Amino acid sequence: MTRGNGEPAPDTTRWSDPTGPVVAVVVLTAEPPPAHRSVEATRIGGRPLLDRTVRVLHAAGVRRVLVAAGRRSPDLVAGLVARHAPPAEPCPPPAALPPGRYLLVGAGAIFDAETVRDLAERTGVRCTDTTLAVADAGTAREVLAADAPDAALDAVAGLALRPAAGFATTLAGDRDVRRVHRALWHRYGSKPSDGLVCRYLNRPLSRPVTLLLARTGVWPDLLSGLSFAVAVAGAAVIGFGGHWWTMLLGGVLVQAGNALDGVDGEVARIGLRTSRRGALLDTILDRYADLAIIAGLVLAAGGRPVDWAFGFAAAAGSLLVSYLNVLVPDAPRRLLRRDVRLLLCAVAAAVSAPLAGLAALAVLVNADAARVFGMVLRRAPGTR
Ligand SMILES: Nc1ccn([C@@H]2O[C@H](COP(=O)(O)OP(=O)(O)OP(=O)(O)O)[C@@H](O)[C@H]2O)c(=O)n1
Ligand SMILES: O=P([O-])([O-])O[C@@H]1[C@@H](O)[C@H](O)[C@@H](O)[C@H](O)[C@@H]1O
Repeated sequence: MTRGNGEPAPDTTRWSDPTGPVVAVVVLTAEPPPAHRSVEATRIGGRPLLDRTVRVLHAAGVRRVLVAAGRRSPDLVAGLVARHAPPAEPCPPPAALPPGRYLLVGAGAIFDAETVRDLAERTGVRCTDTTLAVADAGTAREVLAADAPDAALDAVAGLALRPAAGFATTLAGDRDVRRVHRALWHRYGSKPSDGLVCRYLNRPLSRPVTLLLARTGVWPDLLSGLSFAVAVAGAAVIGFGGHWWTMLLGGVLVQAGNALDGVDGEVARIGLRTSRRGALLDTILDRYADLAIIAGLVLAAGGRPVDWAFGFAAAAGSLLVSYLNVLVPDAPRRLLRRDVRLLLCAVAAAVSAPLAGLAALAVLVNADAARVFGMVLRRAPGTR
């Protein structure tokens, strides 16, 4: 998994140490108190926690994942492991664990692959934050044979994680799910590439929606469609409304679509559901919505040739800026990303100044495209 964006990294690094490959053992908690859900029945990002744990361990390069349930029913483990796409197996009886190094993982541990890799680099180091511990077979046997293996694991975990070591926390019970989702949002909600409008306006607006939806396991592609629908509804209200208040409403809808544009990615990253197909769908729908909003402003301005001329320039420049963002991802100060462009359109609609908005957008996006093109031309030959 890559820091910051939550996407699984290609499974190229296999985690091993000089004594051989490390086997991870997920240690299920003791029987939960009556009226409480067991940790393994909890869903994080809409995905069963155990399923998430197994996926992250595999993404980190751990070859074998065993699930141990202490004195609880072996059928429970058999049922839990049977469902896993990245495979997990029931743990053999503690006495039968062969020599080697074991990564002991508390069932309530929520972490990313980077945390596991960091632990791997520092083999022998334990961490309390996530009840993850690297142990030899003797310690692993003792933990698994204990009456309450989760408490025994807590006792062997000793040192705290370094802050740079990836995401790690522990679900302290079934009432703790909200805190964990908030922590996951802080880790994976925003992206390093976020612009100012995205960071300080859109993400704070999308955060509560994401926290509400992430737990449901809703399909991120559906959320891409929702943000598209809201933006296009805004475009239609702007284009066909004909009153100052419809312009205001249209502006609000466009900005709502702008903020909702982040929800699909946030939900996908929190639930480990990012996909290339989703990223492509998001981009394609955004381009159609951008064009619809510009067409709405052209109609609102009166649809004269001058309105269409500025609309055409704004549309071409907007598409060009998005395209150049992909072609020249290292261009500094990407000021006119979609978050800024849509805010400009939303404000122009809200104050009933569609032509001024189109003209400003046309000048700004084309100037920005020219800036990036000029930057590439000035680069040394061979580095373009
Ligand atoms: N249906 C979707 C929508 C998004 N994503 C993921 O989320 C990312 C977009 O995240 P988001 O927070 O929406 O960022 P944006 O503001 O849309 O901008 P950008 O992709 O340029 O960072 C995509 O690249 C993709 O990895 C996804 O998997 N499935
Ligand atoms: O900001 P920009 O580069 O023009 O356009 C962006 C796309 O390239 C990106 O794929 C998508 O996820 C963003 O929501 C935004 O639409």
